[in-house]
Amino acid sequence: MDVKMRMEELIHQINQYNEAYYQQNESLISDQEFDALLAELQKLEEENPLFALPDSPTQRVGGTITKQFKSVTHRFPMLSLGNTYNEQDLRDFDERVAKGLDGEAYEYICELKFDGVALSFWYENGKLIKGVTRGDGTRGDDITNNVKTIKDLPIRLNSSIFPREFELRGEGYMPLSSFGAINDQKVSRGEAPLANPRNAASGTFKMQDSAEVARRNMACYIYAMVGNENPFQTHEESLIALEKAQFPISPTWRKCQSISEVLNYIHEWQDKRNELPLNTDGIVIKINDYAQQERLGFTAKSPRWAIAYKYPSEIAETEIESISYQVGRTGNVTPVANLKPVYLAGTMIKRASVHNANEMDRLDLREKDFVFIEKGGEIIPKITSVNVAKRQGNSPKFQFPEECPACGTILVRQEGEANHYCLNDKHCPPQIKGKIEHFIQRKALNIENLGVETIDLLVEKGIIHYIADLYQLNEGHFNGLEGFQSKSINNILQSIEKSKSIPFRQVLFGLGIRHVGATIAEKLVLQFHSMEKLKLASLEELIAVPEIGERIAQSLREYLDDPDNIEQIDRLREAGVQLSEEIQEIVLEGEALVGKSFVISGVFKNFEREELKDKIIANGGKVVSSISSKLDYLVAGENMGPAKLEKANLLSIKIITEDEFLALLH
Ligand SMILES: NC(=O)c1ccc[n+]([C@@H]2O[C@H](COP(=O)([O-])OP(=O)(O)OC[C@H]3O[C@@H](n4cnc5c(N)ncnc54)[C@H](O)[C@@H]3O)[C@@H](O)[C@H]2O)c1
Ligand SMILES: [Zn+2]
Repeated sequence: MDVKMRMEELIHQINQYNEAYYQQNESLISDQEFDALLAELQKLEEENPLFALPDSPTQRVGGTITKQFKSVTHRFPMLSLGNTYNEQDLRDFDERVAKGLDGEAYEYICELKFDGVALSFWYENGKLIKGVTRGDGTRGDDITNNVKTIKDLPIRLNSSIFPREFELRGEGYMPLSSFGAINDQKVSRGEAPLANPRNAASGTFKMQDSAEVARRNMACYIYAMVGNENPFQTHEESLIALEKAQFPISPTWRKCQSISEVLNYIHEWQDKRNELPLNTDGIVIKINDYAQQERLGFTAKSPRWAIAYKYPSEIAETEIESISYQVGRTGNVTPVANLKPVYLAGTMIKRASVHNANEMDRLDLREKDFVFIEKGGEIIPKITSVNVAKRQGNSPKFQFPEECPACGTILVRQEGEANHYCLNDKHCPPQIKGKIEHFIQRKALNIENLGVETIDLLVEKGIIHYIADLYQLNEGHFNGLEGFQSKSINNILQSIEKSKSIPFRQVLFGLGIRHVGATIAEKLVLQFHSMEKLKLASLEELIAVPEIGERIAQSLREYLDDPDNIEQIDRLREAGVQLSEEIQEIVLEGEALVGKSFVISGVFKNFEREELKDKIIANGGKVVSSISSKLDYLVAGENMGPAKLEKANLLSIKIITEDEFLALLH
């Protein structure tokens, strides 16, 4: 795959995970997998700065503000932390620090990395006046009322050493005891349990009802003080003073004189951290001296004077009860192990994915085996190995079925493929449903208001079968179906109508042709522009398209040579769905701005902000959202924010007017 495409794909994936994580409080993959994707993107951007997008997830904090709360602009941005899972990176970090400080002596403070949500606490005249979430790092949600339910957090200070105005940063969390109690209650009421304490904390702090937040016994640990008149010289001094003033400071921190002392700390806490009253996912290493912190500075997203080390994911052992086989949209059959429930990293696990027959063979899974499972995603973990020592005698091996568990068709495994497939794609119920679900998703035809249950129902009743059937739906089809008011029917029909203007590339992706993902669909449209031309493309012509290999080309040809598929495509055309589109690759207007980065602020005479952005990109430049020492230019319009101006001046960034910007182009 070409680098640019891989970068786009990564950005797309990461954005989706971020959205689920920060907006829905849901983890679709493990943090470790997520961090690996982000690290890959970061590396590619460093190697290919021309392709690096201004709003890349490597350049900004992942969260957002919500509409439910008043938003507050942070006086000091709330950043993220660089992280790593390996010790060598810590040694490299240490070397960078040593270099950055020109051989001056330095100390570290190690703390545990508490797994909750970042909060900012504003104090004025000895009183807590605000509690704010991190949000997008620049602005957060004002959740003062919820923050005030934290019992350990002093609302009034009786100490005179703190300045009139200051801010504390800390982690709000749900103690494991509250998490357990809430879940016991939920389960006994037949409700779904909360997935894990982190996501629960993030959801709870954003509740509208503070009384409910109070019932959940939330807690916090303070881990930093910020402000213009910080009376302390070091982080250590601030921790000691805050503790004296009754702030909740975890007693687990330690001062370390060298990176090897840091590594000792990491090893010591590896297991011991499981005895703490909250989840932790690693440790944070910070330079102790504030003046040195300042000299090391920040990147767009995180401080250069701190780094997080994250412990690799946790493992649990349990017994297999059975294996179920699930049929996917393309007919692929996936084995899923049903497990004796076990607690793993704060979640009760009942099922684990085994991926495919190869994986079953590799694990040599036998009935009643004890297996080790690891958190892949928060949703479904994976089996990593079998505890062979516990195997009894010669228990029978699990056999991959020969027939489709849904429709009974003999399964096929093509050469070079790991998966078994049910080829009865037109009549196997899970495939029919899966194809329609794929077609309506946001990245495809974006048909809102039509949920999975509705599709299941419509398919089961024989009302729809092919995707094109959606465009024949009318109110009458819902007659006699339970739970549909005319308003909801109307909404469904309207979003189906709206999908007729979705561009062809999304339609092509929505058809669900095997191996044709969103990016490949776009490449195809770029080359062929319409379904008519695509239909005429030979295998060789398809393979000639960048990124399209033999496997994809063959799968396309197979799909397009099937008269049934062509009939459905014709029906889509008749319904008015887009089957052609003119798109062109971005062509640079000029190269005057190559390698230069810009922040845009304020209002402009000649441009809308978006136009200015486009202009910069069209001339090879990069637009970033926040000011760092690496920034080349701040383009200042009317009414630009004073905070930005101040920061740019502080970092001696070149500030240019709109006219000066235009002059750069020539
Ligand atoms: N699984 C997913 O789908 C998914 C999606 C998005 C993000 N994530 C995870 O979220 C994290 C990214 O979020 P992030 O930007 O908040 O970075 P981060 O959580 O790795 O690090 C920054 C945060 O650490 C917290 N922290 C805890 N203890 C601290 C201490 N002692 N000192 C200072 N800070 C401390 C603070 O809240 C701070 O905001 C990554 O670890 C990533 O794995 C996962
Ligand atoms: Zn089948």
